[in-house]
Amino acid sequence: MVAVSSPACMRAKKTKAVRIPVVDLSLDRSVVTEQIVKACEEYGIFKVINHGIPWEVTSRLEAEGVRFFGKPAGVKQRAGPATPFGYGLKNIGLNGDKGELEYLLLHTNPFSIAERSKSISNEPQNFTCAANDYIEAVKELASQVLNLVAEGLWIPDKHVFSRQIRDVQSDSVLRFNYYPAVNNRDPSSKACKEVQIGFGEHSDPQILTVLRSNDIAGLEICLHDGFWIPVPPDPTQFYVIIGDALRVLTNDRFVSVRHRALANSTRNSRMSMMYFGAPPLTGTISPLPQFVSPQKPRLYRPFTWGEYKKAAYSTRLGDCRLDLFRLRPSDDKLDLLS
Ligand SMILES: C=C1C[C@]23C[C@@]1(O)CC[C@H]2[C@@]12CC[C@H](O)[C@@](C)(C(=O)O1)[C@H]2[C@@H]3C(=O)O
Ligand SMILES: O=C(O)CCC(=O)C(=O)O
Ligand SMILES: [Fe+2]
Repeated sequence: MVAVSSPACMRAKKTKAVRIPVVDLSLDRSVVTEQIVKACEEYGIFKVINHGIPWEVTSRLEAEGVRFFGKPAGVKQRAGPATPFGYGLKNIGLNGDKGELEYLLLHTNPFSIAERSKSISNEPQNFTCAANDYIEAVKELASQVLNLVAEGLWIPDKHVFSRQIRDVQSDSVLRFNYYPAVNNRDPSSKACKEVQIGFGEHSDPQILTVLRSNDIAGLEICLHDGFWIPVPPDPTQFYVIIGDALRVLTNDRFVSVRHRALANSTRNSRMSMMYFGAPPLTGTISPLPQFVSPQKPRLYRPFTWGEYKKAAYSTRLGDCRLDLFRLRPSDDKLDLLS
């Protein structure tokens, strides 16, 4: 059994309206860098507009996703089970987490995409091409954002974060989540009264996530006060979510925001597409020297992305995995002496 804490949000039910930061990438660079850093410190999520990703790139992959999830159950199952890659239904990860969703989890390596596409599509070349084009586009966007982050933090090496996700060995993944519409015409039905958890509360383990969904609501974030804040859907734009790895690299200056997805829509199914930008398995995650001082001691021991991924897959979705790598004050004194 792993010793990890259970977060306050898990118990919170309250919802409140808060405006999620919006960053316009066409504005002056100094304005953009400042806005991004502030959003990463206070929210751990922001929307990017004027991102430069052609609509055609997004809509082509969306059409592939809609086509796949529209297939009969038996056909979809040929792309599964998700262990962890492939098609999954209701089971999230390997440790018994459940959610009201179907999904496709794919490694972004082009060889892996080409291989997987054979069980996903009747025209695998079309799926492969749409997925590779989308991955390239969102990787570019993620790299651009990470370079702006480095600039906003006055780090001399502007590519210190983006280099990790651009590496050919990067362990980045692409995920489609599909939340079927709820049929609750009976007002006394359970589904009508309760929030249905599509994807339970968690923080993303990677450096950063680029999320896009159709126009159905469902994503919520949880800030320190325990309130759930709905994230309005915007099919033409992207949300950037800070992951645990970037939180560690900044020694907790940035928040890796806890979030979840509800599956309560009666109007239509919700589909989201996420790119999770990760380092290579051997990539080191350790607070950068810029963020460590006698006033702000190092909060984590160095570890590799491979180690963190292993920890992620041996914990439950809602667990605070970073606890396993956090230094105690006594460790910190030892660290200063060494
Ligand atoms: C329950 C789990 C699913 C997950 C691996 C884990 O053991 C804990 C982290 C989960 C998560 C959340 C963000 C991403 O969706 C994901 C792909 C990831 O890297 O970490 C999932 C994992 C998964 O679904 O395989
Ligand atoms: O589907 C969504 O909108 C969010 C899902 C999510 O947070 C995840 O897959 O990590
Ligand atoms: Fe997530």
